[in-house]
Amino acid sequence: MNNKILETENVTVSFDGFKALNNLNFNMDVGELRVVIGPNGAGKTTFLDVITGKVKPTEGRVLFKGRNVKAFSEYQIARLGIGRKFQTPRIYLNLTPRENLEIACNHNKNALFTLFSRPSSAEHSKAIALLETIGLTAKSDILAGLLSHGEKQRLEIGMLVAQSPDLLLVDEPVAGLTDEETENIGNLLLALAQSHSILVIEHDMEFVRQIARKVTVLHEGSVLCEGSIEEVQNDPRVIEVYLGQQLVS
Ligand SMILES: Nc1ncnc2c1ncn2[C@@H]1O[C@H](COP(=O)(O)OP(=O)(O)OP(=O)(O)O)[C@@H](O)[C@H]1O
Repeated sequence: MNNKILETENVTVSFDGFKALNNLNFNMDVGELRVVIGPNGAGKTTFLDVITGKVKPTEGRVLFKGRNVKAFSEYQIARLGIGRKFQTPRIYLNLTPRENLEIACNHNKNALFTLFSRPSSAEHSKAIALLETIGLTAKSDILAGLLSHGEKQRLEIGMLVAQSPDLLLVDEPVAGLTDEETENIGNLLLALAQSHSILVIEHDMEFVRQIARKVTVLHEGSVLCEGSIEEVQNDPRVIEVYLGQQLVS
């Protein structure tokens, strides 16, 4: 049986001849929490784009749960079970955290329908449980626009989880956050990792140390190396590509 949630086989993405991804081979197991790092321009965002179908590979294949996603649109891939958290939170600022989560729980209907109908008791209970998970119970009924940046990030992660994805893609969740909020996000991802497969792109090495089990280093669109945080930090190839950048602290 295939226990891989995600595989890329020789994936190349060319933009006018420039290879943002170059023969990329990557895989992660069901239930794994993986962190992908790499210097600026390494191809990290393009990597997420190719997994979600926003960008199609020029060559190679992306397999989700063993299935080639080539023929699927971005929307269809999301419905297959891939949820993506972008760097900037995408939440409804004029609704409360609870309403945001109820809308996300109710992803078969649109936001307007959800607003003008009462949530089912299952949706309501799920939203209440998620508020607890993301640590926003005390703020469940204030406007989401009044939340701090870190709280908004946690809310959006909760909204992703509400859609029950099999794989969560999380792009730089702690950029611009305080140390305390960074730690909160780390603890949240560690808690979610007990029941989800999660791929995190991150620059903040303190945060990577907090959450990482296995780290993949991307460089020039390919995997440079993989291993524990200690292994990759001590790898001379990693030190070389990061020279002049802030990996080793
Ligand atoms: N649509 C595009 N057209 C042309 N070049 C692109 C396009 N998208 C990305 N690139 C190039 O591909 C390379 C990889 O970009 P990507 O954004 O994936 O890197 P990254 O690792 O996410 O970088 P950063 O850490 O700076 O966000 C970069 O050199 C970028 O300029």
